[in-house]
Amino acid sequence: MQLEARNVSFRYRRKKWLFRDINLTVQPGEVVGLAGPSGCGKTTLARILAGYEKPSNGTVLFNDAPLPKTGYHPIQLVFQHPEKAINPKWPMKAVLEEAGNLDVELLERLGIQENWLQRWPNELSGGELQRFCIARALGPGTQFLIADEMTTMLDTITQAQIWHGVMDIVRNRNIGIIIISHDTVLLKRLVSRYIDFPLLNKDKVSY
Ligand SMILES: Nc1ncnc2c1ncn2[C@@H]1O[C@H](COP(=O)(O)OP(=O)(O)OP(=O)(O)O)[C@@H](O)[C@H]1O
Repeated sequence: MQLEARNVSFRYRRKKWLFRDINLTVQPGEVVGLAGPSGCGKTTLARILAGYEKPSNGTVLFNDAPLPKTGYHPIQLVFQHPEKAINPKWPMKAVLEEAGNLDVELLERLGIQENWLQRWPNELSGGELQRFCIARALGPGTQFLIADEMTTMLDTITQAQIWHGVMDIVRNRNIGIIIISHDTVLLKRLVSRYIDFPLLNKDKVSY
């Protein structure tokens, strides 16, 4: 059930190569940290791994096969701005129902209060909304989670609460996670393997 980027290269239209021949394998249950300067391509790689973007060259393999094109996507991405990820016209319960994910235990672990389910997105704080994005991304079919600056906009207490819940869930379900962050303290605390993105791009070795 591993996730693998094999010789993945990417360039935006008519621009120079953002990265070339990236080789990265993440195993189930592994906690990988990915860091690097702003603009080096971390988010782009995250989008490619989650199937939102096609690599210009190379392939992304899940369990040795191409990423599924239909059905529930086993690689889920949560990014920095929850307000951009949630339809403002849907109450929170509908947001979770659409993802087929109203697991009460999961909601509890993420600190989602039952009465929040009846609210609209604009009636929740950024941290509360982000908890829903994470819950939505952790449906039963999720095998890998990519957290792209997932808690960057939150205060330290909320960050700690969210990470405590998320790490508990991924550990229990043997979900592999890639954490993209500029926060080296956070990464040191959470990850079992740390990757410096510019080296990943430059060294042409497999990680
Ligand atoms: N849709 C797009 N079209 C053209 N260029 C883009 C597009 N999206 C991003 N870029 C450019 O690609 C480069 C990599 O962007 P990306 O968001 O992947 O970097 P990043 O490492 O995640 O940065 P940050 O740490 O600031 O989030 C940047 O120079 C950015 O301006």
